[in-house]
Amino acid sequence: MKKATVVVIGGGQMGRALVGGMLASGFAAAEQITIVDPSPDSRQWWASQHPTVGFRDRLGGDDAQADIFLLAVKPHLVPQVAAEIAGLVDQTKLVISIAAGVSLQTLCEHVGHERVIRVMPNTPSLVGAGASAFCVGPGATEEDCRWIEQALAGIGTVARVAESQMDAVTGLSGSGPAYICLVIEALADGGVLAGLPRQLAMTLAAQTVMGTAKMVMESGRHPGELKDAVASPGGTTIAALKVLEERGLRAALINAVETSARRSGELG
Ligand SMILES: NC(=O)C1=CN([C@@H]2O[C@H](COP(=O)(O)OP(=O)(O)OC[C@H]3O[C@@H](n4cnc5c(N)ncnc54)[C@H](O)[C@@H]3O)[C@@H](O)[C@H]2O)C=CC1
Ligand SMILES: O=C(O)[C@@H]1CCC=N1
Repeated sequence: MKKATVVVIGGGQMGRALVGGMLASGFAAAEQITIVDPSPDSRQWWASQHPTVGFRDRLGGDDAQADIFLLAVKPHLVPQVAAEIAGLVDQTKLVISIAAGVSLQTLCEHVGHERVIRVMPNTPSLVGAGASAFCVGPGATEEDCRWIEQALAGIGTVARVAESQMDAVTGLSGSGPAYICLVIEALADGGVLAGLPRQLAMTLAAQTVMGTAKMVMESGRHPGELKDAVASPGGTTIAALKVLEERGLRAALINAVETSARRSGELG
């Protein structure tokens, strides 16, 4: 289904990251994609950034020809949008949702069939460095699974998981870019406090986060071991690590992931 046509319903932050990533990776061409979004701001963004991608204010008869419907609206809008799709097409169409917390069962109920897939992507998909997980409904075919796996593999890492793990994925990698941006911003603030110009501080902070993540992934070594390699006896790093332990950074991050995961369950 590599050349499948896709209607993306909701062209906001995540719709932009996913479609932008799929176009940049070459997985999809602009003419395979139509965005449906009632927002004038959204229309303007798509016209300026991806003028060759189709754009409509609302679902219409032409969209019934599409092979795949990808729901990228807020979770509370999923029932309404899924019902609109159900009124337009039959079971030959694959329906994919990226909405946090919305279960496969809820999707099936509103779309009227079981050929559905639930995905939790994240915003770094836009730059080909996403982390996504997906689970599939009982009516999804092997070809559907291959399509979503290839689409997501082109924009980062992808894992197929049990639906019971989707809230945890949301708490970790779905929400995670926000935690890391907060860390980068705070590290840069620390650099400014210590006397660096803002732009240099931001570059050093972001590169340090990216380089460390790359080292963890490519070396296969435990992060604790890599941390130990930075901390010289009696040196600067161990003094700073003591502050982070005293202020509870580990517990704060663990609680953040757990709280986001719980909230994902509530949204459903
Ligand atoms: N932002 C993120 O990092 C992530 C978001 N998600 C999920 O993606 C979904 C979308 O989130 P965002 O992109 O952040 O929200 P957003 O608010 O940026 O985008 C939603 C878009 O839907 C449009 N919209 C509203 N009603 C519509 C309708 N009836 N038909 C078509 N479009 C409509 C809005 O105009 C807006 O452009 C949510 O369900 C969220 O849980 C999942 C993973 C990460
Ligand atoms: O904040 C949210 O609800 C969405 C889901 C994961 C990331 N953003």
